[in-house]
Amino acid sequence: MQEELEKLRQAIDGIDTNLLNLLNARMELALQVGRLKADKGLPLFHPEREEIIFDRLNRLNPGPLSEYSLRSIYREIFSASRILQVPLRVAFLGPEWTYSHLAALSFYGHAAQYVACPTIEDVFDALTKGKVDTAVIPIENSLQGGIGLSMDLLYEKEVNVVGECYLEIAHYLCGRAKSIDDVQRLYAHPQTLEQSRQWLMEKLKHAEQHECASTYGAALLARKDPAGAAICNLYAARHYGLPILAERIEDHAGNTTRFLALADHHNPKTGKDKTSVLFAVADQPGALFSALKPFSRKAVNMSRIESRPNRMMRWQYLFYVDFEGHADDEEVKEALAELKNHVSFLKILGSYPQKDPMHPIRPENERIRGLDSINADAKIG
Ligand SMILES: O=C(O)C(=O)C[C@]1(C(=O)O)C=C[C@@H](O)C=C1
Repeated sequence: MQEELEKLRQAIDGIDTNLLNLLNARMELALQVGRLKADKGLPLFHPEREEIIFDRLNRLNPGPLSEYSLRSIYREIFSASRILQVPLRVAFLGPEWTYSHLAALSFYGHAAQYVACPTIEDVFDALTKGKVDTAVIPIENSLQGGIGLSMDLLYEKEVNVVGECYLEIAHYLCGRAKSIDDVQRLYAHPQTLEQSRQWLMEKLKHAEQHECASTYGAALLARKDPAGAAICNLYAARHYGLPILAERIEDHAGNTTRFLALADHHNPKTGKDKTSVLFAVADQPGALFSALKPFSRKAVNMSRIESRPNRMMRWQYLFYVDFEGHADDEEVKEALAELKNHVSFLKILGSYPQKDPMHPIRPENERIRGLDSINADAKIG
């Protein structure tokens, strides 16, 4: 048995040496691509190229490596090659270990410089003022709908949407109490309380609820209170050294938030893209119907439509529409040209690789740097 194990491990060592050499050869090429792009002043991050590489490998993959693992490995390979070219700076709605942070990590991997911003406005400002290369914002939740402020700022600021991702929202009750029964005070963000309401009614009716401005604030209060608990995600719980008292306390399985990556460049086509636009229509009968007709006539599949009051013009509405296809696809170009004739305002927010909402990223399955080294008990204090 020992001999067989030794032999298998030697074979693994040999493969690892090859992998290391191949990875370095790949990094050398990425460095050369980076130099070429720098000479031409081209953007560093090419999600469409990354998607094409991944799709090709996924089709070739004979297994047993899963698609999920292949994607995680390649996310980090791209991240490592980008940081060799020039470290990518990424703004997100902080603090660290929020869902926005997890979404940003899932877009750009660990080898990027992350900038935690206190508000969504600051995230946009960091990008428009050139302090970062890209920014990640939450845009909609499967239960609660569109995130109004993000939608308003997409209208007001000059940014392009360059990517989307869906992240599963999973809530954990964590704290220093010995059991749920010993929890006297519960700290949580109002949205989190709302998403776990039923579970809390059944299991934690006895605890006083304290609303906090952020999950970070909730975790800090729970850390100081031996009879307190906070609701947060698994990574925040581990990061702030809070033992888990109950797992997955959200009322609805499959609660998912969609995030967008923003930058100042446009993405070329990948063959499986989505485009986001927003427009305003005249206040007259059939105006919205006429605006949407070109999509139906050109068989362009719409995946979302949502309206928001226009903050600049009282009692006027903006319509946010997502549809399948790239702004450079012929039928999309034609639909957009027709749409222009029926709207009083049109903004093309961007085309980007389309992700499957039914297969969101599950943060529990992601390995996030530094987590394993955190000893939950050691950090309490
Ligand atoms: O093809 C490029 O433009 C590269 O910079 C190389 C590479 C890669 O590692 O394959 C790295 C970063 C880009 O986002 C896409 C691909």
